[in-house]
Amino acid sequence: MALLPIEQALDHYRTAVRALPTHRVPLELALGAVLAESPTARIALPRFTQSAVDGYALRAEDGLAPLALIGTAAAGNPATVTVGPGQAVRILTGGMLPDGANAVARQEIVERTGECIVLRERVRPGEAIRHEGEELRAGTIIARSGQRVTAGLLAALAMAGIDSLEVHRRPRVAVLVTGDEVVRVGEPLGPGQVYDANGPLLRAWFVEHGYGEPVVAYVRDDESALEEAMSAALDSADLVVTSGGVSVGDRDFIPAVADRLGVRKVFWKVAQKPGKPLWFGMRDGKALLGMPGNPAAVLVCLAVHARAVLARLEGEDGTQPAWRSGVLKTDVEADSERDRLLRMRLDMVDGVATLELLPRQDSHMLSNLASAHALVWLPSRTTAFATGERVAWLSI
Ligand SMILES: Nc1nc2c(c(=O)[nH]1)N[C@H]1C(S)=C(S)[C@@H](COP(=O)(O)OP(=O)(O)OC[C@H]3O[C@@H](n4cnc5c(N)ncnc54)[C@H](O)[C@@H]3O)O[C@H]1N2
Ligand code: MOO
Repeated sequence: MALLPIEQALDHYRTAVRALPTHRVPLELALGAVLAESPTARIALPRFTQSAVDGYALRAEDGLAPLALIGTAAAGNPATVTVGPGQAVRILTGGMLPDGANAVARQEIVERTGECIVLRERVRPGEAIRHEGEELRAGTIIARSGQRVTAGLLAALAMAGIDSLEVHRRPRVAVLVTGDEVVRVGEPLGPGQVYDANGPLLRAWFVEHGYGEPVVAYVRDDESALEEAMSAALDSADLVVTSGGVSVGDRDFIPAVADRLGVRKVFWKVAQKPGKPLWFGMRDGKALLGMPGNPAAVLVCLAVHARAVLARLEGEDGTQPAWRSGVLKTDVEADSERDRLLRMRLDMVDGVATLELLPRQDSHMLSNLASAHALVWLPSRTTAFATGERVAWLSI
């Protein structure tokens, strides 16, 4: 069977996967979710004209003449006086500019004697003042539908008085780890058995990317046990990820069981190394990614494929490019049939992201992840990639 190019797999996610319904949540619960509205500022920012420094509010035209202090304006405690000719008000950063004043002299240029001040240098009208509405008017769109809410955006929305947001529901994720040989770490290993890497990898990846704890189940290489577990997973989750049993071996039951449960196959087998046997299907808006058992294949399928499916489920607009650009530090062998996805070390050299191939790249190996920062995408071709060549990478 012909292998599907990665780009076409990504196209399939765009056409097959629909965004989950939206709901309104309090601002603080929106972190990591994708906006389903374009929120607008409820208030102008700054909301009032204020001082940018600790100093004295005055009339710039008074120049270097002695000024009488007639009050204090601190942040949150406005002065109740009006500044007239020959007068000034002590003002602190963020304090509301009192009526009559048109500039602030920072305290470093002021000589103060009791309740009288003299400026050592003149100030311009408007100096050290933050004007009402200079950043945003009330009603300005702050962020767009389809954007993900980050910590910084959340704070910007709070500043503008937005206390709730319409966002897409976060996807619920279920993980099925298959294989008779798989034993959870800490338990004794029998002959031919291996410690489970994929359960910890999948769980930690979803938690690390803000999806919370997935439901994780372990399934024997038994068709009816798998059918029961997959059916329960499809009932409870929006995205089901399986590991193992998706190749052509006698116990590779994932495609057949998914088919029996009514999951519509969209594709099977991608031109990528590792991760070739990846299986993808949909049932009633729910996505199933059948990932191979080899742990490095799972890592690649998470970084490239699960990420793309999740972005679609969450209604992300795709304007944030996931892939970045860098240059290779060494020559790297190409593969003539499959795109290579390689774990590399990333260093900034003279402002350029420089990518160094790490050893131990096989799909059953993970130990180089202690030094890997980037997953580098090398398209299939017959000639090797040369030092200095520009390539695309994702952070991992
Ligand atoms: N005749 C062919 N054989 C294979 C092909 C092929 O095209 N023709 N493809 C190979 C490729 S590429 C891959 S990748 C694997 C994928 O096989 P499966 O998805 O069926 O995975 P398993 O056979 O169940 O396991 C593969 C490998 O990974 C180990 N494993 C499984 N689960 C875990 C786990 N949770 N933690 C750690 N390690 C795990 C398992 O023991 C196997 O060594 O198929 C090739 N074969
Ligand atoms: O596609 Mo497999 O993950 O190369 O070994």
